[in-house]
Amino acid sequence: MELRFSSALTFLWEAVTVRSILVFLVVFFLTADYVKRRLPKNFPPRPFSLPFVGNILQMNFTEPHVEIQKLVERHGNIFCLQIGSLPFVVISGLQMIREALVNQGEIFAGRPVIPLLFENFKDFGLIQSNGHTWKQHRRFALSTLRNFGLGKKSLEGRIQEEMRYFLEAVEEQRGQPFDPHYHINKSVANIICSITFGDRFEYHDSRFQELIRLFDETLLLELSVSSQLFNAFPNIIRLLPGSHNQVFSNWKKVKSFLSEEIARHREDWNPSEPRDFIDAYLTEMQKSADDADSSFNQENLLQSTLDLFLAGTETTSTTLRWALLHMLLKPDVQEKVQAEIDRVIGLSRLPVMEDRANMPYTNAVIHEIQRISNIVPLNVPRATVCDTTIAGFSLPKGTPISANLTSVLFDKNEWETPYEFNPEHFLENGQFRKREAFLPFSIGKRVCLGEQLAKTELFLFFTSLLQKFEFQAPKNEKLSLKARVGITLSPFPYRICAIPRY
Ligand code: HEM
Repeated sequence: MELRFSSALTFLWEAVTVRSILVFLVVFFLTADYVKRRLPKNFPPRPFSLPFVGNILQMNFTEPHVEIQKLVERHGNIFCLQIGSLPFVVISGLQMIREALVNQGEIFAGRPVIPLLFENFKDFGLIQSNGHTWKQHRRFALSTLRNFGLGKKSLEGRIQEEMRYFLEAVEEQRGQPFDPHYHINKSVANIICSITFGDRFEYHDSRFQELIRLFDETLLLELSVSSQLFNAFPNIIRLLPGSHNQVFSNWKKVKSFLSEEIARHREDWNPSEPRDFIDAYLTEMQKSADDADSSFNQENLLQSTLDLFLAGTETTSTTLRWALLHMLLKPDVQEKVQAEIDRVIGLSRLPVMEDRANMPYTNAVIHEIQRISNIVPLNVPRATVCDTTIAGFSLPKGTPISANLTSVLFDKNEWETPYEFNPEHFLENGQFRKREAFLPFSIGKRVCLGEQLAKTELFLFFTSLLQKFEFQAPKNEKLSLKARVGITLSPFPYRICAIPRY
């Protein structure tokens, strides 16, 4: 009897102990999480968020920008979203975004550490770098792109050269249905190849095809649930299987491809005759070899080259895919663009940039495609580089910021029909009209570095395609304007028929 009593006591003690330890651990972790996620004084308000995960579960991963618009309606133009341990401040509306990115341009010019990006790219290069490295590299890249009489070809010449190959490839489809995705990707990527490597690749080159595939796959995987969880809990998710691991191995392969190209350049580099971006960079490295402050080095060269691909291929190519989709859905708009092309350019020569000034309708259509496609809906994340205040709220140095471009591109106070494709948004008395709320390239110190290049590409590709072909949807195929969420908002795969016009 005594024995039974004592073993019951032991059992009870053990049970209580295990339970107390568990209770202690839960209380400990909840308190630690509460302390970690406690917002600084006078910080923008945060909607109700759960312990550990914050607002992640409230975000709809298939359409985060739509979910954020709903939050803007409820919480106003500035609030905070807890993504795991990162408190992101979301700013919306033209005025607030201008106040932050332009009026306080220097202060909002930082980039935060996003674990998935940091794991792959550290803070090298153009997109993820900060401070001195970013300033040096941005200045260098802008002037190198601007003076692009590098080698013997001008930038426009490089794009026109690519256009000829691209139009040929489209013609080879002989009016039969095809998915334009890879054709567009390859020719847009080839323009970056021409700028960075000095030459284009043949479309059937297997190394080139693999490079394009890697970019395409990785940019979609970067917004997968597993990658987002990695951003929220890097130390735990790193140990688990999931598509974030594929992201790491893909970027490794891309870097090794670029390293080989850089090594090849070093072999026959002639500083007095730079052929491309890599040559110009090698010259810059040599010039600043004795400058202890210089950030021109091998890591930054590799990453800047990768960044030009990363930022310059997917964006333009996605916009062009949206452009063709809208033309299939709006044959009347396509016809009006073609009438303007026939009147201003004719059929006997390729379009040139000078034509744009005489083509207000086509220019308006391209702007409207960019507005409604909203391909970078929440901008590339920014961070404050020192303590500041905005709209009466205090933001400490290093606060991650998301400028909600969607809120401006679809603002009903700025656009007559925000959710309708309407080129009239950019026209006044038949002339092209600039709009302040047209922000697909963002604004401020970190505004898209390739804006001019992108605008040149979009105009030349779009007009050359519509000059030569009439685009029709294949019979009985349904087209959808629903967006696929990756690093950009892109259309779901669709097919087109390109019927030669002459
Ligand atoms: C339709 C095409 C494009 C769109 C919509 C677009 C949009 C953007 C946006 C929204 C940003 C973030 C700006 C910010 O942080 O506020 C950005 C940054 C950037 N873009 Fe583009 N972009 C396009 C094409 C290009 C092209 C062709 C290049 C190639 C040179 C390029 C290079 C860059 C770079 C290097 C950055 C980072 C700039 C920095 O951090 O200082 N982009 N772009």
